[in-house]
Amino acid sequence: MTTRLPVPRIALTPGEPAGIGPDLCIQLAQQDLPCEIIVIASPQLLEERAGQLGLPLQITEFDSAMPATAQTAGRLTVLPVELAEPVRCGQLNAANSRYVLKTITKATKGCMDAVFDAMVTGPVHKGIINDAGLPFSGHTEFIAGITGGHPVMMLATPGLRVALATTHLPLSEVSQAITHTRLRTVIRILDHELRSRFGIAHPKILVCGLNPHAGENGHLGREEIDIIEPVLDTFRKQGLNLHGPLPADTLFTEKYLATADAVLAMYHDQGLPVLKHMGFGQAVNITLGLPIIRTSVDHGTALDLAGSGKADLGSLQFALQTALTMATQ
Ligand SMILES: NC(=O)C1=CN([C@@H]2O[C@H](COP(=O)(O)OP(=O)(O)OC[C@H]3O[C@@H](n4cnc5c(N)ncnc54)[C@H](O)[C@@H]3O)[C@@H](O)[C@H]2O)C=CC1
Ligand SMILES: NCC(=O)COP(=O)(O)O
Repeated sequence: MTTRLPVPRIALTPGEPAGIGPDLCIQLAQQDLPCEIIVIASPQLLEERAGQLGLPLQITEFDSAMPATAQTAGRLTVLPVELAEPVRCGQLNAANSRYVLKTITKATKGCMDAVFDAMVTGPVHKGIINDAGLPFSGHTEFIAGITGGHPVMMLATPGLRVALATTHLPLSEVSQAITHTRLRTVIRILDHELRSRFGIAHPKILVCGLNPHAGENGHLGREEIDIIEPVLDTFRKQGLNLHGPLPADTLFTEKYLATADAVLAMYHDQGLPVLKHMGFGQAVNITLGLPIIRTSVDHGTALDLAGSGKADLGSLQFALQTALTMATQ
């Protein structure tokens, strides 16, 4: 006799209601999937957007007492959250910012309470949330504020994983933020999760310097000598397979990347442009260091495409697949 495994239940937040997040959820709902998707959003918003896109959508309200059933094409299970004001495609409205944070909070708490096996997030507009007077720098930090843990942002596309030592910081604050403590924490989490979540027995991690040419022996900055090198040395003595600090411009070449399992970049725009150049639309953003599974798309709100039917589903599909793999391994 065979026992059927339970169907994974994945929470999906569409993010900014005026962006392409709702479109992507509706496009995703046109497929049969091997998991249950619970979209946490306004049902009215989803119905209106489905109408604009000319796609069929039958909504059922989420009931956590019911067993999870696999997603079937044209249907969507929704955990309702009410918008403050009606949405116009492409037009940001700070009145709906609390709604956005509420959807992410519900997904996060649902994962903490084991109602959901993982959460996948659509893109939010950080600026409009701040315009509403709400402190927010990104899902990564916001979710960790609820769950605890030190979040480590890692984006992955076939052939490249890039993790970040710092996340959403003005460039002028990055140097100050590269401390022994932070680097130790980030490297420990990255190494541990490459092993535990991605099945890599002895991950080889390439670590970028902060400065041009990794500081050119101290002539172009001292963070490599004073901070990065000592932290790497300590971990190497413990057996971690760390290389660097390497100049970021040479590290991101085939010779170095061919045998690497991940790159640790010091800041957002040191690592992510390379990854997006290589795999935009086929990449996933994974938050390591949390007690829950959270993945996300590699793109932003694309306000210019909301309601047009031109949004590419690739990254959301990859984010969902990654969350499923992580939840079922
Ligand atoms: N996961 C998240 O919540 C993320 C949110 N953002 C936010 O998005 C907002 C806008 O950021 P931008 O830099 O303009 O980046 P963006 O990714 O929204 O747009 C950049 C370009 O890519 C296109 N594009 C994006 N996603 C697409 C898709 N799925 N299919 C086809 N074309 C697509 C857009 O039309 C635009 O031309 C910002 O407020 C930023 O904070 C940015 C990245 C990730
Ligand atoms: N560039 C990635 C990004 O900004 C996504 O951030 P988050 O909202 O996932 O923290």
